[in-house]
Order: sequence, then C-alpha cells, then structure tokens
Amino acid sequence: MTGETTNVTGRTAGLSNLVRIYRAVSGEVHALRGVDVDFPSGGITVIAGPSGGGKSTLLSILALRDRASAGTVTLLGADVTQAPQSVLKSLRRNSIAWVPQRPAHGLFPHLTVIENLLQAACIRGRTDGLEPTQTLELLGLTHRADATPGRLSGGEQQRLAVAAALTHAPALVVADEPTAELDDDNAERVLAALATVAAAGSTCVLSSHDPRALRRVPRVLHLRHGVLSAERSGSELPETRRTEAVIDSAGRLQLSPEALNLFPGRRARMELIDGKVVLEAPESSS
Ligand SMILES: Nc1ncnc2c1ncn2[C@@H]1O[C@H](COP(=O)(O)OP(=O)(O)OP(=O)(O)O)[C@@H](O)[C@H]1O
Repeated sequence: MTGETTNVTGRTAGLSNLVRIYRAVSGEVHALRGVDVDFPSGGITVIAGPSGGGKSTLLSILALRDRASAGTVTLLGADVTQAPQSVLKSLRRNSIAWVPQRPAHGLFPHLTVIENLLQAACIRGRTDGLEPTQTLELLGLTHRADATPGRLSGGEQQRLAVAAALTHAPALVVADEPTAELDDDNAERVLAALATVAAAGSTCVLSSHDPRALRRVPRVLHLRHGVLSAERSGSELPETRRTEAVIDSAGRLQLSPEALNLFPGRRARMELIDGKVVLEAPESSS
C-alpha cells in the first residue's frame, strides 16, 4: 500500500454540512440535508437506510462523481469541493475505486475477467494493490478468469467490479450496494475482500440495506430523508425477529400488535428486494 492512504488527520475523507438538491420537473428534491461525517483511514463504514434516503447521492459525491449543492468535501487532507474537473478526474483515477450499483457499467465488455483486472491496474499505472490472481481467488472468480463480463452472472459481475476496484490500492473504495445480487457465500467473499483491503489501509464506504453487511461491519450510519442519524455499531443492531403471519386469499396480511405500532397511519410502503418483501411506514406517517 502507498502512503497516500493515510494522512496527518487520520481520516481519508470527510463531508461537512453537505447538501444536495436535485431540480426535478415536479420541484426540488432535497436528497441530502446537511450531512456531517468523517471516514477514518483504513475503516469500513456502511451507509444504511430506506430506499430514497440519499445513500447513492452521498456515495456519488464522496466518490467525486457528483457535486454538492452546498457544504464541504475533503479528500486526503484537501478541500476538493470546488476543485476543477481535471483535479477530480485525477483523484478519481488514482485514489478512488468506485463500484457502481450496476456493476457492468464499470467493466470492459471485450476483455476477459483477468484482462479486466490487469487493465484496471494499468489505467491507474499502479501495481501496488492485490495481485490479479490473488484478487480473483479472494472473490471466488478463478474459474471464470477467461470469460468476458457478458458471460458472467449478475453476481459474478458484481464480484468482478469489486475485484477491479481492489487491484490498485486505492485510498478510498466506494461501493453502492456491493452485496445486493449475491448469495450468502459470495456476499461473504465480497465483505471479506473489503475487510482485507481495509486492513491494508484503504478506506471503504458502502451503501447497503443487506442485513449480512450490517451485521458484519462494525460502523453503520443510517441515512433517512437525507439526514444522518446517530451512529450505531453493527453489533448493536437489534436482533431480527421472525414470526409467522398468515396471508389470506385476498393477499391481506395480519401484523402482530407490536409490528402494527410501526404503522400509525395504517398505510405501508412495500418494496420487493431480492425476493423479500419489506414494509415500512410512508414518510408522512412516520
Ligand atoms: N438525478 C436525480 N434527479 C432528481 N431526483 C433525484 C435524482 N437522483 C436521486 N433523486 C432523488 O433523491 C432522493 C435520494 O435518492 P438516492 O438515490 O440517493 O437514495 P438511495 O437511498 O440511494 O435509494 P435506493 O436505496 O433506492 O438506491 C430520492 O428522493 C430520489 O428520488
């Protein structure tokens, strides 16, 4: 690892009073409403929270792919909020690994898996990250080394995107839902790979509502309606309680009194995620 991954402040990146307002046809969307957070060097942070809470927006600004409407972004000890595009481009190339939500977007479709890794390192002119073969092993992709991304499953593409991010010892790894498409074994591989690069000095920030990531990563921050709530460690997360509920032929589900208390307005927003149904109170009634 290079000395770049640490700096005198002991933090790789920081966001201060960060605001992001999107201008949409229907009006303004306040996606981030004054977020303050530091990302210590060599740490892993999960940004959790409901859909639409602002996770992707925060990660995009942190990875210097989008600019804030107000507030300050600090990277490697420098204020980069107003940095010119050329500086941002250079930082993105040399210091940041970005793992997008749709991993195919960051891969070279005409190159094989191993060539993708070599190319990722070559573009950055860096060979101080993990060896490509080591990275493939870490992420369980050795047997797919000669396949092109189009021949990989969604989960394999996701792991390849993480592998490509790890080949050049970046100061900052920013990953949007990196375990979303993965079964338990492969989610564990990705989380273990991120832990390995963090142990070697890279700072990892990922968004997730995946309980597997929330349980494994010690630092979890919750982002809801663009506001970061109190920090909790993964081990402090409440136990997931499973109970059986009956669904009648019309699709009606009877909740326990305890669960019903979470829906004071008696309306719920429903999400289907990876074959699971998540119910939460809509914003107006929470
Ligand atoms: N380009 C855009 N233009 C207008 N509104 C946007 C844009 N991108 C995001 N938003 C809005 O900003 C808010 C935050 O969105 P964001 O994608 O950051 O949330 P998220 O927590 O990542 O959600 P998910 O978990 O569903 O990906 C949402 O209300 C979203 O509709």
